[in-house]
Amino acid sequence: MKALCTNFRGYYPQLILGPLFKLLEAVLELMVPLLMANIIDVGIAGGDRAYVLRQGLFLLLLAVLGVAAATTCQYFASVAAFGFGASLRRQVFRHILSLSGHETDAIGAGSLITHITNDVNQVQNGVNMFIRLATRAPFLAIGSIVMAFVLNARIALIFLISTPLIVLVLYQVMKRTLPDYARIQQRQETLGTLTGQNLEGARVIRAFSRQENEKKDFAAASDAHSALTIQVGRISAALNPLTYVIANFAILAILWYGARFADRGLILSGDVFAMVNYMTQTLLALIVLANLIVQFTRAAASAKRLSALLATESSIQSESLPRTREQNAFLAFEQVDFSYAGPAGKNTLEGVSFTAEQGQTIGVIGGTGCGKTTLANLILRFYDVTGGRILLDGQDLRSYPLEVLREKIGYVPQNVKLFSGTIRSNLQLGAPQADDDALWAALTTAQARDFVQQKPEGLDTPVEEGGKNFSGGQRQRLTIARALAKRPSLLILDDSSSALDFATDAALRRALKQDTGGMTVLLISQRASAVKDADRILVMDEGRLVGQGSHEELLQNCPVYREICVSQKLVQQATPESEVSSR
Ligand SMILES: Nc1ncnc2c1ncn2[C@@H]1O[C@H](COP(=O)(O)OP(=O)(O)OP(=O)(O)O)[C@@H](O)[C@H]1O
Repeated sequence: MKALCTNFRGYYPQLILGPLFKLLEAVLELMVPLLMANIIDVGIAGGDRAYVLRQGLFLLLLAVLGVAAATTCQYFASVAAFGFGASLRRQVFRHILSLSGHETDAIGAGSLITHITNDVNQVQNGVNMFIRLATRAPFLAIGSIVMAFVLNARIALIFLISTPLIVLVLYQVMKRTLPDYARIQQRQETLGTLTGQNLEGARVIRAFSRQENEKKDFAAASDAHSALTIQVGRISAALNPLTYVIANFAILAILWYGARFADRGLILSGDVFAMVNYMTQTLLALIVLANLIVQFTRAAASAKRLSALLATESSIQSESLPRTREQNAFLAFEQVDFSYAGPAGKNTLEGVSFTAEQGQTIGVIGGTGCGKTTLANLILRFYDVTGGRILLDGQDLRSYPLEVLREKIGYVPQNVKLFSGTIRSNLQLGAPQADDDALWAALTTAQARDFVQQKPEGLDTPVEEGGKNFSGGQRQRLTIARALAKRPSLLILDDSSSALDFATDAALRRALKQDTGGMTVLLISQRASAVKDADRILVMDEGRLVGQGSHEELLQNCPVYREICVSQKLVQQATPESEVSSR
């Protein structure tokens, strides 16, 4: 909670002044029944028009002051709540970005989105409500009872019976509904995740004619959500009639005893009127208080979830090992083991060792799910190795400041991601200083120059969300250009030419070889034709390195590689001795 509270910084005056203005409004409200009583008892009973007029004007003044106080409070509440909310949202966003793959995998993207939207909104509303109502509602409820006692202690005893009864009803309703609010929130989260998945995969769903199934799944989740909401609504709906019945019986009792006491001259009729007003005020204040508790309970649940998220530390810490420099290859994997579930889980990579010298192109090939992308994930320290170590430039990855490490690496992920903005803003993502010449050079190497040149706005061509206004191949080439623009020492291309035709793919590989100079390139692919020209090829199979060497060497001595080449018709089915390469 402490982490959340830091976001109140800068809003302390509003947090104090807001409730004070609301209290002022409540005091003014408590005065109204008294003034009305005076108008009835003195002005109307005595036929004193001037008195009625004066008191009427005074009531008007109270109303104006009340509105001014309420508006001022509302202003302070909005400034503090929305300021707090914006600051909290930024804090949560920064924190999510700092988490490693382990944590984001465990929490899940849908849940993270709910945290930053729904949970932050709930807490923000809680703060708003707190400033506006947390002092006013109890003050009005207690103040009304006190005022009733001031007017007539015997009749005020009715308040002591009716108020606990109203509180009991509110308590029973809340006891039944509060746990359901948490479940409604969870079901809302499920709906959000389903909606997100459907929107993201809309084309796949259509292509596989899965609309009906998806509709059914969504309808089931939506029905479950609305059934629970209706159930809660039904119970809550009992709140008003029940509490009003109690309050109305109390008003009947006030009028009954008030009339009898007034006949005996023990109370003035205006005071009876005031007591009826105080009863109504007590009831309304208690209902507001009940709603407030519901709101606070939801805000507290959200605050707890946000606190837990903010307390989650990234398992990847910058410079977690002391820096030592060793004479070594530019990139070295030494007996690397890795498991997505942590050291206790089943290994995804096992005993992987290889080296890459500066300027070399290393191909990585293997069947789907054999751990190729995992290699890239480890080099970028999205995850840490669970055994062995990885060295870059003679230094264990864990001894680098994370920004320095990632500065050295240009990464082209398997799932192409472009951001809304322009081509220029996308290319400058890792190289904000890169000028137009550097950007065009990167586009040229990435085989993207032609289609960008054809756009009337060139580098300033808008990129829509996710790059959806570009084809798959164009997006892939822009992502490669983005990685090249930062002129990294190590370029990782993860299946980055899968959407390119063979001619463009070949041109891209030629250009990469010519233009990247001293850059080390890790070329991950499932296509043997994409890696066969690499200086060295690593062959992966079920998390293990089952071969490394040149295309020819591997054809001779690595059955897995040969099988891949044969299956892709790069070589004919043959024994190693009689093999004929297509080159
Ligand atoms: N975030 C993750 N959490 C748990 N398991 C994962 C995660 N990412 C990948 N895996 C598992 O690790 C194994 C290796 O996955 P990886 O993505 O490295 O394979 P790959 O060789 O790149 O496959 P492809 O060529 O299909 O992209 C797979 O069995 C996969 O299910």
